[in-house]
Amino acid sequence: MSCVNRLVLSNFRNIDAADLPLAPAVNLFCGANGSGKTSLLEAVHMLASGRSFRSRQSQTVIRYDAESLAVFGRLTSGVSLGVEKRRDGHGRIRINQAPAESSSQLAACLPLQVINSESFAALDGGPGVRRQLLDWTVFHVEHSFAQHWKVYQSALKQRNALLRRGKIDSNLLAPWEHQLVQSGEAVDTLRRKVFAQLRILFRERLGDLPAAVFEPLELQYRSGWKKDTSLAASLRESLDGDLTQGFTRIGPHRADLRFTIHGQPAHAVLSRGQQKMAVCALRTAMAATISGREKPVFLVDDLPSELDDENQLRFARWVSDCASQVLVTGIEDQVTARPWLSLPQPWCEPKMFHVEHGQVTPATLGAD
Ligand SMILES: Nc1ncnc2c1ncn2[C@@H]1O[C@H](COP(=O)(O)OP(=O)(O)OP(=O)(O)O)[C@@H](O)[C@H]1O
Repeated sequence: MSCVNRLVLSNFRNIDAADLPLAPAVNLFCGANGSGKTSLLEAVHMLASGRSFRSRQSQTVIRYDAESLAVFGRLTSGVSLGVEKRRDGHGRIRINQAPAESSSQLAACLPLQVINSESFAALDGGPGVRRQLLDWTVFHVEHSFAQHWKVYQSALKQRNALLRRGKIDSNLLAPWEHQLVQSGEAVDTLRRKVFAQLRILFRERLGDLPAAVFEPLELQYRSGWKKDTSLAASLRESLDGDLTQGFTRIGPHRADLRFTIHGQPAHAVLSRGQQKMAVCALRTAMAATISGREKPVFLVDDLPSELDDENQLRFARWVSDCASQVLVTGIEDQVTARPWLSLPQPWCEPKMFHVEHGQVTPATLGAD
């Protein structure tokens, strides 16, 4: 179980420098709009993935007058992570001071869950977002998944390149299709296995919510090709259409999770607050699914928005059951701290930081 016990950043958005000793359970960052609270969560996200959750271009994250940004984190596991981004687009990722090969190595050291205004996309966004959520869970539970997925994507790229040329030379297509089927079936098997567990844990959390609304909320997995047909047969069946379109229209790259209520998309039925609770149930169920191996750190941007007191408390309880640590932002100290105070130790002793114009300072709760 890892959490971040020291977070150091420089030239990260409006924060020129910060060196923060974090608490093992709850850390609260409070301050006015634009003070830099979300930037702190963004920095932890960069440490765990090599990228921001707000911007694809790291240049926008580097402090205006600086040439580079750096984030460093020491984990309770003893591992240290470092990410540096330069304005010219270059950067460095280090794990225990040694260069890392890929950002997925960061993700393996520091599993992370983010809940912010973007999280609603799990319900109302495209299938890609939901596929990523499922794959995050599978990646952390089944270590062979990453390799099968990589092989699948490379075979898919080759098949699509042949389709775009409009040639069906079966000798050319066959080796890639063979690889596609082998790796694709493996990806699907692992997804199904992990999904079964995820669905149970998701429904368990829904059981804490008003039954009239949440009892009929269904979560289903769609493999990305015709039910009860093998991937090989489905690929054969779709070849003519694939050739016309110039890409592979079926397969695990089209997998999806469906949230429905009485057959309707959940986002079309649930209120905004109910949607947020469904997303929180899903995110904490994902964390609980992997928690036999690792417990993730939760980053929660502005918990109170859309949630009443009772739901904030439910969420805090779910998090305390499955997370190693949580970093929460809020405007007001008391409101931000309230959901955590009735939980068992150590969750009921949040560490408070005040954020003001990019300056982050430890504060005492109740000493406003
Ligand atoms: N590259 C940058 N260099 C310097 N300042 C930046 C840069 N990018 C954004 N900013 C500023 O840094 C601040 C970042 O604020 P952040 O989004 O972290 O605020 P917040 O405290 O979460 O606010 P809110 O409560 O409104 O969500 C903003 O004031 C923004 O204008």
